[in-house]
Order: sequence, then C-alpha cells, then structure tokens
Amino acid sequence: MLKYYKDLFNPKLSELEHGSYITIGTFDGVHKGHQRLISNVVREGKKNNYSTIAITFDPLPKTFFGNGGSDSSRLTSPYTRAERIGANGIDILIEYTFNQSFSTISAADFINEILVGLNPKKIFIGEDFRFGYKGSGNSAVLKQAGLTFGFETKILKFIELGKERISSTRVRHAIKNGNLELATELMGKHHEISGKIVRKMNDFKVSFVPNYDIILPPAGEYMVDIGDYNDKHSTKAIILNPNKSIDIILAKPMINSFSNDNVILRFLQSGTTIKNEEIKLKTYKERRTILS
Ligand SMILES: Cc1cc2nc3c(=O)[nH]c(=O)nc-3n(C[C@H](O)[C@H](O)[C@H](O)COP(=O)(O)O)c2cc1C
Ligand SMILES: Nc1ncnc2c1ncn2[C@@H]1O[C@H](COP(=O)(O)OP(=O)(O)OP(=O)(O)O)[C@@H](O)[C@H]1O
Repeated sequence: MLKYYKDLFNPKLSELEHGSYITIGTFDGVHKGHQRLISNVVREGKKNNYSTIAITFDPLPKTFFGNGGSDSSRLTSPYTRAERIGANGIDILIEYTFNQSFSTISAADFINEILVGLNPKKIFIGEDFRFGYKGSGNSAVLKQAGLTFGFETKILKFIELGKERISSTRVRHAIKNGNLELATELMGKHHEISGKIVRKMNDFKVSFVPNYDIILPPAGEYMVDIGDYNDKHSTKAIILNPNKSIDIILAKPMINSFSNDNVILRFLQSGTTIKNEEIKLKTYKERRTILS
C-alpha cells in the first residue's frame, strides 16, 4: 500500500532508518520509460530491503513555468499518477507543490533539505534529469553529492518504442492527434479521465464532465469503457468540443448503476461505428451553420 506524503522538508521518517532507494521526476502518465525506472528501484530496493520512494511535483514544472504550451497539459491527475506509481510497487510517494519558492531552491539545498533526510542509499534517474533552480542540478551533481552523503546514483538509458524515445510529450502528441492506440502502447494503459455524469438526455445518451483538466483527443468519435471500479461498459463517446462535456452513447440503458458517483472514462480507440443517419444529421447541421 502506497504512503502518500506532501511537502516534506527535512524529513525524518522512522521507516527510513535502514535507508531508501529513490527516484525523482514529474512522471505524468507514468509511461513505459517511467515504469522501467520505477521497476529498477523496486526490484533493487526489495532485494536489499530498503524502502522505495518516488519524489514528484504538482503542478507540473512545465505548467508552472508556462513554457510548454499544449505540451504541458496533463495526462494524469495527481491521484491517477499516484495510483499508477503505487501499482508499480513503490512504498512512498512524496509530492512537492511546485510554486515560486520551491522553484528557487538550489540543487545543493534540494539535496541537503530533502534528499539527505530520506537516508538515500541509491538514487535512480533517467539520462536527462535536471533539478534545482534553473535546472542547475544533474546526474554529475548527484554523483558528487553521493561521495559526501554516502549514496550511489544510477542513470538509466531511455526506453524507446519504434526507435523513438518514450516521453510524456510524445504521449500528449499522440492523444492530441487522436492516436489513442499509440498513447496506450506508450503508457501500457488506456488514457483515462475521471468525472461525473451531469445530464441524462435520454436512456441512451448522457453527458460526462471531467473532474480535472486532463488532455482530451480532438472532436470526434471514440470507443470507450465507462464505469466505476466494479463495473464497466464498453460504449461510444462523442467529443463535440474538447473543452466542454463529452456525450456518451450507451449500448444499453445502464447509467442508473453509477448515477451520482465518479466514473472513469477510458479511451480505447478512435471510433468507426457511427451510424448512417447520424452522419447525415451532422452534415446537415454543418451546412446550415455555413449558410447562416
Ligand atoms: C527544487 C527544484 C527547483 C527547480 N527549479 C527549476 C527552475 O528554476 N527552472 C526550471 O526550468 N526547472 C526547474 N526545476 C524543474 C526541473 O528542471 C525538472 O523539470 C524537475 O526536476 C522534474 O524532472 P523531470 O522533468 O525529469 O521530470 C526545479 C526542480 C526542483 C526539484
Ligand atoms: N523513455 C524513458 N526511459 C527511461 N527513463 C525515462 C524515460 N523518459 C523519462 N525518463 C526519466 O523519468 C524521470 C521523469 O521524467 P519526466 O517526468 O520528465 O518524463 P518525460 O517523459 O521526459 O516528460 P516530458 O516529455 O513532459 O518532458 C526522469 O528521471 C527521466 O530521465
């Protein structure tokens, strides 16, 4: 069971007396590259009987700095990210609020005031990992600090798919292009958002609104699973405008079974099952708009 801490400075956790193995990153989407990094921490940590820790940030540093454009829109809510990190076997997740004062912590202070208190024995990062004010900390800085504080730094090579590096940015592009199949392959999970059914148009058509500002594929038709944790139904979702609600067309009128609760919408693939009369209706509507 994952333990989830927020904003721990100078931590002194009794469970870490023996030592810890740590990984650090934004981990949005927890894609297969992240999973490899995490599984190295978990495998080696368990073997040596150390607690395993993931350190992460919210909001995403890219979003905070506002320089990512649509590349910084989120794949996962903090909750879904935590859930995926926990499912990969990490013991402790520490999430830091990435605000103005946090962003100006120097690399040395990040090591002294955050990492050292966690009693690290080994820190696992990918090739490009940077940390601290203006990104001045890197693997060389960690290796040097390890000589003083008694930890190792392990740098993992990037995992690729189709000779291209897997990254959160690549998953975001795949979703923006409506390529849900590629997004699923890169994450090893379907793209999912939690939200609420806010309106019932008729027994077969409801309106879903996401709880969190998560990236959506473009307007179009998608095959989805919708349901709560116990119950899910494969059906069809229509996105008319990615900033608004999503229309769900139900295969059978079963929505009462999860009426007021949070439901999870998982995008399986782009849809191909649109009916003829719906296509006609759509064309007609579009023509009228152009004429008026
Ligand atoms: C204490 C701290 C301060 C940071 N300050 C900056 C900064 O001033 N400018 C910047 O571009 N990124 C800054 N970052 C973000 C890092 O460059 C990087 O995005 C973050 O550590 C997450 O790593 P990842 O992008 O590999 O997931 C900072 C990170 C940390 C931990
Ligand atoms: N393909 C990969 N293989 C192995 N490690 C990776 C891979 N991608 C990222 N990492 C590592 O995972 C940690 C977290 O990375 P981060 O969250 O910045 O992922 P990212 O995919 O590079 O995100 P973004 O595309 O938004 O920059 C870092 O240590 C990073 O080096």
